[in-house]
Amino acid sequence: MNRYDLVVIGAGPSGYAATMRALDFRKKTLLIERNLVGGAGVVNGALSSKTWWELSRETASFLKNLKRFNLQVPTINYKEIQDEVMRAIDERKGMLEEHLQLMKSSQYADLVSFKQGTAKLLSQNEIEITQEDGTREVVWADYIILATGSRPRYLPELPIDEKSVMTSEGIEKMEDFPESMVIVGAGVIGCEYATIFSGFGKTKVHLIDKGNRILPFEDEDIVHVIERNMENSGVLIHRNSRLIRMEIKHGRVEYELEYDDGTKSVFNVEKALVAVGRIPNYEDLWDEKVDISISKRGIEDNDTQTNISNIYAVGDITADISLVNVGELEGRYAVEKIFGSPERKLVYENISTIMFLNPEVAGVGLNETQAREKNIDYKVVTLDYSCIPRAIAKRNTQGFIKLLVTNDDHMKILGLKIIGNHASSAIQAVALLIWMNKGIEELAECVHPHPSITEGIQECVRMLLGKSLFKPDALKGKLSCRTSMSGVYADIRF
Ligand SMILES: Cc1cc2nc3c(=O)[nH]c(=O)nc-3n(C[C@H](O)[C@H](O)[C@H](O)COP(=O)(O)OP(=O)(O)OC[C@H]3O[C@@H](n4cnc5c(N)ncnc54)[C@H](O)[C@@H]3O)c2cc1C
Ligand SMILES: NC(=O)c1ccc[n+]([C@@H]2O[C@H](COP(=O)([O-])OP(=O)(O)OC[C@H]3O[C@@H](n4cnc5c(N)ncnc54)[C@H](O)[C@@H]3O)[C@@H](O)[C@H]2O)c1
Repeated sequence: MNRYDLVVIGAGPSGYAATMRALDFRKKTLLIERNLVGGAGVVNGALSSKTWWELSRETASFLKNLKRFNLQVPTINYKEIQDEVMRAIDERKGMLEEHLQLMKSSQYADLVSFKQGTAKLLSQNEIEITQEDGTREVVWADYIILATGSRPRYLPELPIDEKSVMTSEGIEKMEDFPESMVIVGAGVIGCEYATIFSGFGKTKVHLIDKGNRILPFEDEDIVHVIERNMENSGVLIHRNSRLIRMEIKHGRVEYELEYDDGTKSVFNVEKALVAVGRIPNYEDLWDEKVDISISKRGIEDNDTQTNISNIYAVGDITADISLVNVGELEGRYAVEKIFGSPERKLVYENISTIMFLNPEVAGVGLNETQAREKNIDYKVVTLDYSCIPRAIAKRNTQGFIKLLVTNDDHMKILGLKIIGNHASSAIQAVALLIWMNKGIEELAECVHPHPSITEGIQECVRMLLGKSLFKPDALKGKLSCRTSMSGVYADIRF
């Protein structure tokens, strides 16, 4: 039986990161993958959907410019766009695979191995690997990291066939733009695909929202901008509506909604996308005698260690945030915990996120919704993009910056949200400050490049310190600098 210091199951972002970190400790490591290297970080997930989003955004802006100059709009070819997404997937997947391959002729040749197959724990040290042709092999591991990810949650009453009624597993395999599509679930995946398909201008998108607004975890002012843009691109948002029936009829999708007031309506569309959350992949991953503790949300771990001392769990399989950066963080942390001692604690409070909508929304730390849920009083400063020269130069000033700090003299940064162009590139300085437990003074004085969106963040900080270029009292509606105590706002006067 082959023996390894570490066996990692699943070659998505978290398993791949764990494997590579183990090599830094010069440990003999086996990585097992049953499907595609890269997991949902590449295919039917992060990279593929972001490529669709980039192409949709470019198309939307191209079409807008053509209209502006009164030029004829060309046909948008679905196949060409889909092929471009495939090229992006192949590029990234190829790179991850080639890297593994090249390891064989590097200083890591004796350390790293990769096997294609489905893994199952027979005991807390033995892993059975079954290849596609049925060939089985059992290997021994001192330590095991489970990184088998997640898959879309199904609603059993819906006829999901991945052709007419799809999840994120099927949506990228369509053959043409549907003329209409309903999306069930107004969370991140639902709203990103609503943005993508409405952006190409070929699909009438319907979005079913259980509550009175999309993205229930997000601040109302952010959601307001996103909803307005979606509706301006023709998205029909069914608010306060419950899906009570969905059927495939003559190759199309018929669905019925019941609204909060008890009334009902029937709709007919070409396709449906179901995006109501994801569930962890742990079925059949271990023999029952291994007995790893799980909850409905995933494996309950103690800083990546399961209740079985030599078995760790990372990424989407665990009961916490499901993101590529979080999976990689956990993968690396687990290895450091097993073979060394991590230099820092595993914290989730300061994770940077981006939602790929119209416009993009990026953030780090707490938003106002979370601060209020935690009964935290805070100072909050907002600045409209129309005050930022770079946004003016881009001829698009839609968006704003919102910075939350503690309601005391230290003004430690609690969180930052930016909605607008370049939001994702602008948040990182603040993410670093939060991570370093620094206050805002450093940001106020550091010379920023001009013109840049980050100058807007600097102006927010200066507003909090009472030394901004523009004064919130004069530019009401574009700037605000307030306290929020027990959920009630009051202007800060200097
Ligand atoms: C549509 C979509 C868009 C997303 N966009 C973003 C984004 O913009 N930014 C972001 O940060 N995150 C995004 N995510 C989330 C992100 O993709 C996941 O959080 C991330 O991929 C999780 O990584 P993972 O390694 O834990 O799991 P996965 O990526 O799911 O990888 C797990 C791997 O394990 C393999 N596996 C499973 N069981 C076995 C077994 N028994 N034996 C061997 N191998 C096995 C699977 O085949 C898979 O390759 C998105 C997800 C989706 C679905
Ligand atoms: N840009 C990003 O970082 C990004 C992009 C996509 C996905 N992701 C990750 O993938 C995860 C899964 O995304 P998701 O959108 O599937 O989940 P989600 O939890 O973000 O949203 C699910 C939505 O479905 C709704 N819902 C649940 N049951 C429903 C029902 N029966 N009928 C109608 N609506 C229902 C919920 O109210 C919620 O709004 C995210 O939590 C995130 O971690 C991240």
